[in-house]
Amino acid sequence: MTTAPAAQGATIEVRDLTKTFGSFTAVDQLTFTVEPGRITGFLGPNGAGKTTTLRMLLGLVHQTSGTATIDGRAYGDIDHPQSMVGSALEATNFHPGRSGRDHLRVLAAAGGLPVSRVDELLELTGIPAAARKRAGEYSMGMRQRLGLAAALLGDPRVLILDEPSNGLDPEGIRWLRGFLRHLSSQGKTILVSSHQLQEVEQTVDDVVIISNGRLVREGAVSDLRGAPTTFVRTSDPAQLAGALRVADVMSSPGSDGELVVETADLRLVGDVALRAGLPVWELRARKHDLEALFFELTEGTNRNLGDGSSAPPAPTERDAVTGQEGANA
Ligand SMILES: Nc1ncnc2c1ncn2[C@@H]1O[C@H](COP(=O)(O)OP(=O)(O)OP(=O)(O)O)[C@@H](O)[C@H]1O
Repeated sequence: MTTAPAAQGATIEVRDLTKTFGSFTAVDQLTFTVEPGRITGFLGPNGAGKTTTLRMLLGLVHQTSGTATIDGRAYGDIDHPQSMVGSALEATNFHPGRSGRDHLRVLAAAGGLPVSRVDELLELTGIPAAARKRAGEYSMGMRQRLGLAAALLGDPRVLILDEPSNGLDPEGIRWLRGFLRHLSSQGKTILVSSHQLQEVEQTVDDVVIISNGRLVREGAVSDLRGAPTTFVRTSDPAQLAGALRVADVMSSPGSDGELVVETADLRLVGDVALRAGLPVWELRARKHDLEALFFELTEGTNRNLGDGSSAPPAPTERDAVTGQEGANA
């Protein structure tokens, strides 16, 4: 941002949050924290309860029980919500006949923000050329960028984005990654939902993974990846283990005679083996298969594809407190 000095982010706290629709529990005793200055991925398969959680956080849906706060307050109690939190939820609707610029102008006026902010945001989100075009003619990727521009109008401390890379091409995804990184380096709190860990793996610092409305994992992506590990196969694993220990590298016997070495440095392991006069029959780094881990954690829990017994009721009404979505202007 080129305007005021960057505001510090604010912590998002979700505590025992529950939402039921009739007898169906969409969000179940969910507890997690999102820290400022970090990008947090809010992950789970389709129907896991991500959007419902975000809608509760933004005061668009009443929770059945529990709390969801931003900087210690429920959304409805925040004094100047536009400068505290900006959001772009899925299925954000823009008036199709209104240009991108006019859409942002209306939101800026409603929020008492200077109109100069509109062109600044159009520029920042890479859609200045589309400013005069009717939003109804926007591609999905352009709509995403317009939604992001709307969310950022008030230079909020917290940014909540539902599936922001949907409809973006690879170049757009790369741009979004850099853009979010820039915003988080200013100290903003960024929460980004996705149903694919792989999609946000490179973007996020932390993850909150939910399944069936419940928390299954919370923490840094680096922790999910686990410690770096190398597998090596040789004629005398015990001798190689001893030689590695001398080089300050720990190892333990793995399956099928291989040695599991606590390093990602393949070259070091090869050099130690060479010095010990041992043949290297196989040497490979453990692949960090986050995609597999994600499936393992959330396996078979896409409730939208349920067998009928655990399927939710048809969402007849969205139970919205306000009909408004998008920038929360
Ligand atoms: N108003 C409603 N009435 C009944 N059921 C609802 C309502 N809103 C959501 N649900 C159900 O609650 C569950 C969670 O939905 P939600 O949209 O929060 O999931 P999600 O994780 O965002 O999924 P997706 O990745 O598909 O967007 C789904 O099974 C959904 O059908």
